[in-house]
Amino acid sequence: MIEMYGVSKVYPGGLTALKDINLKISRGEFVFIVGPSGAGKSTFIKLLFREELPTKGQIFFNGKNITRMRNRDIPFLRRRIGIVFQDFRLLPEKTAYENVAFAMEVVEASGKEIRKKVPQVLERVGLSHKADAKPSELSGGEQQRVALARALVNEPDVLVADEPTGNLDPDTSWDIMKLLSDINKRGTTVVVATHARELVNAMRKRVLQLDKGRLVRDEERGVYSNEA
Ligand SMILES: Nc1ncnc2c1ncn2[C@@H]1O[C@H](COP(=O)(O)OP(=O)(O)OP(=O)(O)O)[C@@H](O)[C@H]1O
Repeated sequence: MIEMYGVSKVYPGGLTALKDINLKISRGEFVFIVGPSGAGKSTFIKLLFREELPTKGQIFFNGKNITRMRNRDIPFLRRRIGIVFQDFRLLPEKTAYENVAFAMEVVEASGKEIRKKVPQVLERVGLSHKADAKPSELSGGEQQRVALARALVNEPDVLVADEPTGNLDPDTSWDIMKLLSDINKRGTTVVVATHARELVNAMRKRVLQLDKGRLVRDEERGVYSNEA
């Protein structure tokens, strides 16, 4: 589903954020991206949804070379990728329901589809009872559930999360990670960049470790770090 060949990213100013990354992520996988601050995790994620272009190398998504994609085709790529961030990025004046509905409005879904899908996806993230609450009336964990619902509502092929538990307490982080695991079990490919050592160690999923922009470990059923 995702393939990278010789991918490097050098930011203007000369900083090398990623260096010669080669990897494949198959449909249905659950993958953690780990590594110290500045290792290149966020850059990796930005390349996936073409927020950034690589300086070198090729990236394929569902067999399509997204580094060569025309600008007008980028919305189609982004429709196939659901994204959540550490800071939730909800629209503050809209309710939970409206935040999720908005993601369908921008892809021009019909009113009928929206009225059907939004309650379903809110139910799936366990938030039906908070549909009418605004982000300021929700806990951090609940806001992240809304963000997950928004990311899922257009049925993406892959869900990408950049530090999804970075602003949450340990218990809430667990709930969100379990939810990501459930989403994966129902068929969505999941890619999570994280610093959450305990969660990574407990879940035993594939771990890609970045260090100074290099892919230094790619391990099935891996742990956060192999160092003592
Ligand atoms: N737009 C940019 N312009 C210049 N340098 C950048 C830019 N974005 C990131 N960098 C640099 O690239 C390197 C990798 O950054 P990145 O955000 O990918 O790391 P990260 O692993 O996600 O870190 P963290 O865990 O702190 O979020 C860092 O040294 C960062 O300062």
